[in-house]
Amino acid sequence: MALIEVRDLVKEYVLTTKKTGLRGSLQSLFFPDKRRVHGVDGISFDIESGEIVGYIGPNGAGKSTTIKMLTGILHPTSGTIRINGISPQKDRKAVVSQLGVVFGQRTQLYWDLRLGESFELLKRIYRIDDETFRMNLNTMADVLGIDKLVDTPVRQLSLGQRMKGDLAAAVLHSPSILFLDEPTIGLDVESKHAVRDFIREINRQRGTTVVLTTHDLDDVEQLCERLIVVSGGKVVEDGPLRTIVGRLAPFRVLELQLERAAANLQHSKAEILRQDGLRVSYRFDRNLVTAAELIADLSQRLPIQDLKVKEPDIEDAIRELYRGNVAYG
Ligand SMILES: Nc1ncnc2c1ncn2[C@@H]1O[C@H](COP(=O)(O)OP(=O)(O)OP(=O)(O)O)[C@@H](O)[C@H]1O
Repeated sequence: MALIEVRDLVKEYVLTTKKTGLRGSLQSLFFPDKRRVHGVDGISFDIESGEIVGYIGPNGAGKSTTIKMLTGILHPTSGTIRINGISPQKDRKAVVSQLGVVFGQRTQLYWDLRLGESFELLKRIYRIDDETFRMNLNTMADVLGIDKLVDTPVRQLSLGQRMKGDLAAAVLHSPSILFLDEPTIGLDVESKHAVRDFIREINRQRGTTVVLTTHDLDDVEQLCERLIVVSGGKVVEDGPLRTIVGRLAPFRVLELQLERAAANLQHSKAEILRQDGLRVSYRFDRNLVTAAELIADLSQRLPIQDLKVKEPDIEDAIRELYRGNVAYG
């Protein structure tokens, strides 16, 4: 049994469109114009304990809707969810005790309290025992430097400090799963690093499973071995990050620095992207020729001084996916 099991999950939203004018308003009152929108349209996946999974997709893909159903905030129209074998809809309390949730756009801290007082309040709400609480605060002092912030009122924290506070608050009850929705949104480079270090550490030290929703592709590249990509309420990709990127963006670039000008720069299996004096870049499909073959061929006739091979660009691959330029079988 996987830690998180999602089967054929559907969420329909019912939208009521209002007509204009007095006559329209009256009509809408008695005969509302209802339209159904699929927020999530038949999603299935399994997540194993200890994974860090990027749950990504373009705006309106259905990411937040899924996370809200997984955390028991929303009821699915149909389909099933099991978290450690338990349905969040049937036994929300049992599931919530195993989850930590952070929504980057909102905070669960209390504006009028100091950060440390906010933690104390959460301790009581979640009934966290003294030892677990102390142990977790100590860990968060090491990983996030939270000890320096506990005396500051939450409203005075910078965005980056507040996010550190939110992350610490989310793990005070030692959850086995963390749902993070845009945890790096709006943060400066240093705070983004701190958030990413935290995610790596909590996963490494405690085996916490992390489901990460983000539009920041650096988050994806640095943290996620596996991606679940959703679009239009459906899963369009599910697999290792490198496999997905390799398949969608098979092109690599070989950059050569030549010692002196050479006559025949062409290669039958590579395209010359740029030539700038003694620098030449080739684009090649790694399914047609390997970097080693290309270098071996070219070095027979070109005076190569230095070279660099650039890996496929994750951003290109993800952009293609979001644009819907990829056909799904
Ligand atoms: N409360 C709601 N009422 C009606 N429609 C909704 C509601 N919430 C979401 N939707 C619709 O459901 C679809 C999925 O929205 P959702 O917020 O889950 O997407 P998302 O992938 O999280 O997007 P974003 O990256 O912009 O946060 C969208 O078409 C959205 O307009």
